[in-house]
Amino acid sequence: MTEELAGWGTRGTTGVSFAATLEFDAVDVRLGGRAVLNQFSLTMRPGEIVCLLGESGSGKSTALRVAAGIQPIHAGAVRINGETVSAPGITVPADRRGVGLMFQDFALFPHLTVLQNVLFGLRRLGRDAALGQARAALRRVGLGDREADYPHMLSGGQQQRLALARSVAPRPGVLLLDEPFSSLDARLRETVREETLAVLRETNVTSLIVTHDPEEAMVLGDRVALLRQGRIAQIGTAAEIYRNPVDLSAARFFSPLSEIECVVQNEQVQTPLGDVATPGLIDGSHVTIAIRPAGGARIRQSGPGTPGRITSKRDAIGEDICEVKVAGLDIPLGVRQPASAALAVGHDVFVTLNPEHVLVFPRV
Ligand SMILES: Nc1ncnc2c1ncn2[C@@H]1O[C@H](COP(=O)(O)OP(=O)(O)OP(=O)(O)O)[C@@H](O)[C@H]1O
Repeated sequence: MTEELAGWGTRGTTGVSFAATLEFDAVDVRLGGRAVLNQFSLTMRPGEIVCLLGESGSGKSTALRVAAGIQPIHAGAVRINGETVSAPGITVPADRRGVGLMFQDFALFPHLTVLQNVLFGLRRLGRDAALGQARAALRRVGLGDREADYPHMLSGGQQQRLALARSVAPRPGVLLLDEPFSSLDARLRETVREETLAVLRETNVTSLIVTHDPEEAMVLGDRVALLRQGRIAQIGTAAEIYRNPVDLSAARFFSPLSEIECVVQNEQVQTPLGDVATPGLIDGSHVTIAIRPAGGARIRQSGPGTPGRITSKRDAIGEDICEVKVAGLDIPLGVRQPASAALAVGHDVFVTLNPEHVLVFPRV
């Protein structure tokens, strides 16, 4: 079956007919004597977008380089559409895997025009087909009238869009994106992110995106994979891993937390902010209660609630970011809620917890 999508041309024109499956099967990579990927496993469905999230050094870029065929592996296998492309001693080169790459610095060729940059990836097509496909891709990203310009004549956002057009024009089965928005300023990043997501959806390419920004991962990914020391600590939809982080350090990755150490009694703990249920935990267990600034607690001018005092307040477009001193808490509680002119530093307030956004972790 062939398909025409919004002027992108027919799939299969560079040898890859459909969005591919990408599978890492217990992959080990050792570099400089240490395990950078350690039994790393991940299976992506055709057309799925997965964001790899993790601390610096957790192995995100290495996983991408493995998928690209740039980094050999020491154990396990990588399969694309069921075909082994990496195994110990075997590394099918990048240009024979049907994968596209997009890097944070965009890696545009400065001496080639906008059009020539896109044509570069379409060398295997006939001249007319390549031109048609390159121009369709440029039109799709809003650069149809810039084809004769050189990359340095484009803004940062336009360069990103050119890099995107170049990487999707050959219709790869898998697209690998390494921090694709990190060189853009915050204002531009959100718009470009939305545009990129629309293009990825339209082309239905299986996309693995590396980022260290949790919000970005949650906005973009069908699933988010949290990488820790070379293996996946948790994978799920954004909602799943935000609501049920596997442990305290996974929870800390998604937002700052106010943490209270407690001991369970009668399936609950007593905190200075009120009781919190701890179903299933036995009496005497030590737990950490973690309260997220956004949604975990609410402050109001009047009761009910635990009395506290606002010790700092910052305005973030439409939101107040407050710190509230509460008797019995060593560190002020962080609260982020819709802006209210009625709340100011020094005001006495009342704090209530929202159990849905309060997390309970057994201490290990
Ligand atoms: N060629 C190499 N030789 C030795 N160690 C390496 C080599 N390449 C990477 N590493 C190490 O492997 C670990 C993982 O690197 P990788 O670039 O995959 O991490 P990352 O999660 O992408 O980090 P960042 O977010 O900082 O880019 C790091 O500790 C890094 O120092």
